Amino acid sequence: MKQYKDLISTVLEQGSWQDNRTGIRTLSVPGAMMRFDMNDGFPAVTTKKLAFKSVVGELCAFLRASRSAADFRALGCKVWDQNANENQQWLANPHRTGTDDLGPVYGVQWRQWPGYKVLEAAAAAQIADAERNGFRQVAPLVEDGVQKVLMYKAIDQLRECLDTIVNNPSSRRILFHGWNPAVLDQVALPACHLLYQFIPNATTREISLCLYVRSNDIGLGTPFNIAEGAALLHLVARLTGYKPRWFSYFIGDAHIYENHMEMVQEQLKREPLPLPQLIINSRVPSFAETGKYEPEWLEKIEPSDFTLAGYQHHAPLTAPMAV
Ligand SMILES: Nc1nc(=O)c2c([nH]1)NC[C@@H]1CN(c3ccc(C(=O)N[C@@H](CCC(=O)O)C(=O)O)cc3)CN21
Ligand SMILES: O=c1ccn([C@H]2C[C@H](O)[C@@H](COP(=O)(O)O)O2)c(=O)[nH]1
Repeated sequence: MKQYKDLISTVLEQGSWQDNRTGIRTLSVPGAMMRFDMNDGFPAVTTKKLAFKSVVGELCAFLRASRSAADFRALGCKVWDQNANENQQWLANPHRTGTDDLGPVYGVQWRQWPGYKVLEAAAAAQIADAERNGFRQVAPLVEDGVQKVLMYKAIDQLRECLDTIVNNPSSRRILFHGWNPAVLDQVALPACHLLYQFIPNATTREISLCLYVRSNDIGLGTPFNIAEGAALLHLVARLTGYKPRWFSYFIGDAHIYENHMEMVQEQLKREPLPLPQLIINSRVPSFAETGKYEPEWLEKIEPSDFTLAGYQHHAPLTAPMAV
């Protein structure tokens, strides 16, 4: 994970101090990128200990469209507790349904993006086409004196990505989005990792992932988000019959919080260690071996189905999370 050390160095050398909503200043760089070749091993940081169980717990919670920090905890991930229960602005938000609620965060958008259409009531062919695509009529309405119908569908963006990887791998439109402008006022934290694009190559049978993260906490969030994206790439590859290859990771606001300086500087003194391998339990079917497409494993997979083999790391380091 030389890439992670290089990112830290870039921000320390080129960053400028910035204020933000948390009250803890950051040293920030606008725009950064890292690329990982899965053939080199699984991109777990080695210059400190990665909380891998927590990473795969979070991933499973996202895959199940969870919106409660209690569900994340039940899967072994505690990192959402403070966002759910300690942020004053969120505690005062009328959309918060109670203790541990996060609102319709990541997984809800990945698996159940609320999709609406307003069509003219007279446009029978358009309404029928929408119904064939899974939309249903929810209410009549009048707009500018014209009779219309409101239609709704919860869009499973991730499932549609897998379907397209299997049925139309040359598509350059295989992506899912976490940034839903219609719900930004209803969530504990607007999505940070928000655009996932899969790029399968039907000739080499390799699949790659490009991920865009709008705002990234390099001390705590980045190692977590890299491992999570890479684990998702491995899972999608298994379920669609591909071999995971490139993982390109793009950051908008790349920042180090001022109370994380010691944690990152200590890592610059440490030599990166050889990367581990990610093992996904053989009970999770490989499409390449069975020839049977079983995307329901997106929901069925458990955190214990993911293990890191040969993970060597330096001593753990931690620091407070800005809420
Ligand atoms: N300020 C901030 N930074 C983040 O990275 C972040 C948020 N907020 N809010 C939501 C999620 C939660 N994520 C987090 C939060 C905390 C850790 C963290 O503290 N990690 C510890 C150990 C965690 C554990 O043992 O479960 C670490 O030392 O890596 C990691 C990712 C990423 N996100
Ligand atoms: O997956 C995540 C979630 C959050 N973060 C970090 C990035 C920022 O430091 C904060 C979010 O604050 P905003 O003011 O909404 O940008 O959390 C992360 O790195 N990874």
